[in-house]
Amino acid sequence: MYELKVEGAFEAAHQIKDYPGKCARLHGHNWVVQAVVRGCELDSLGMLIDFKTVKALLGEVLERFDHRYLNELAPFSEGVNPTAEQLARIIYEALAAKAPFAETAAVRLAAITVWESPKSSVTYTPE
Ligand SMILES: Nc1nc2c(c(=O)[nH]1)N=C([C@H](O)[C@H](O)COP(=O)(O)OP(=O)(O)OP(=O)(O)O)CN2
Ligand SMILES: [Zn+2]
Repeated sequence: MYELKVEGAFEAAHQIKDYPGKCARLHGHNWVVQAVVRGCELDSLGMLIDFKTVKALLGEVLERFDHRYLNELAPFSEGVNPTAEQLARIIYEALAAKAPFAETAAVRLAAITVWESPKSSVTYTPE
């Protein structure tokens, strides 16, 4: 089994509605996102999947969040709080829907980790 990890990032503002503290106020983070990909078979180049491919796909997913006020974007505009947990799941689902993850079980998106700060992160893995 090979496990490949790629990181992306975006900058965005948010507020956690009903949070009992300062995070209820508008503030921003430099979000860092890590995708973990697993599989057993290597291609003719000896790669599970090219880092560049995963980086580009992750970049496409993160683009919609970059330099945005997250609470204005769906599904956060519909009452879902833009927590690191919700972001990790939403990013996972968007990336997993892209080829090659959607097309074959040989290269599997295993997890997405979202860091709000260097010391605070959430990892989503589908059960
Ligand atoms: N489980 C979660 N807890 C919190 C989340 C979250 O998404 N999931 N989010 C927040 C706020 O967004 C907050 O901005 C981050 O809080 P915190 O890590 O405390 O960040 P600070 O840099 O402000 O840390 P201090 O130690 O207070 O300086 C809160 N919790
Ligand atoms: Zn925050």
